[in-house]
Amino acid sequence: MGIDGFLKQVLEIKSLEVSKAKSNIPLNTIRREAENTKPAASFLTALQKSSPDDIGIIAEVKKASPSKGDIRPDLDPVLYAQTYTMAGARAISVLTESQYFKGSLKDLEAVCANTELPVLRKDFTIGSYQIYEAKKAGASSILLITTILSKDQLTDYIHLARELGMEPLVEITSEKEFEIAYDCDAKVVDMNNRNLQTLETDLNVSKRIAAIIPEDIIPVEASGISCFADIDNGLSSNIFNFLVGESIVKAKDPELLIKELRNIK
Ligand SMILES: O=C(O)c1ccccc1NCC(=O)[C@H](O)[C@H](O)COP(=O)(O)O
Repeated sequence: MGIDGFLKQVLEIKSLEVSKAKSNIPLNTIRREAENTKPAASFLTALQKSSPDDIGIIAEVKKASPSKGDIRPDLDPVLYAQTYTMAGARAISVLTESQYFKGSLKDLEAVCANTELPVLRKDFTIGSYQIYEAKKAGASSILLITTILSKDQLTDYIHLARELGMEPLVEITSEKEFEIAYDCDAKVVDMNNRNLQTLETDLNVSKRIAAIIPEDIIPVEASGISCFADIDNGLSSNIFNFLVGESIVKAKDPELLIKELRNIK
């Protein structure tokens, strides 16, 4: 499937944003700063702990989205991160894309500075510059989307992230993309239930892909999860880590919802 519609637009905007960022802080400078940033909590170790008795929730700081528009545009990322930490989330995901998700690198830096949990930079990564930015901000992981990268890019970015001490989360939307991610040396894959072209979610996507995931890979189910029944459905496919955004951010009591998703009575 080619890249068009929403993805095409977001990648054009991203490319301009990265060029602008490079003209403020050159690549060599940000690389040196990233290399001098102290190690953050391990994303891989955190996710490896998860099991049916200790469900891993990666709780997302999500102000808005292309599919839903504004969700909570004024949310305080640090307050939410503190709530997620208290609720026993396994990790925190912070959207840094500004145009459609109203996120920023500032949100990422603020969250990283205020939690002991591993933090994922969720964005449309198109080059090494953004990987250095994430490390400099204190992140433990970055999102790499198989659909938008060549095999060479995916391999290079996975290894660069690892060299910087971050285990990347590699997003896939089909069995074919899983084979690509596996060949490129991914260890943690995010099976996205949301179709990036139509923006529709279907929880069967993860169930289907999970059937071919070998034991040496950690699968994460992402998108469209709103209650324990959705989690239970994933558990039956040997998925123990779940990335949840909108339903937590919109919940009256995000701490309670995270505990419900973790099946904590
Ligand atoms: O959320 C969207 O509408 C979206 C559209 C296109 C690309 C990515 C998108 N979201 C980023 C995410 O990966 C989700 O925020 C994450 O999986 C959580 O999903 P949800 O629990 O459904 O908010």
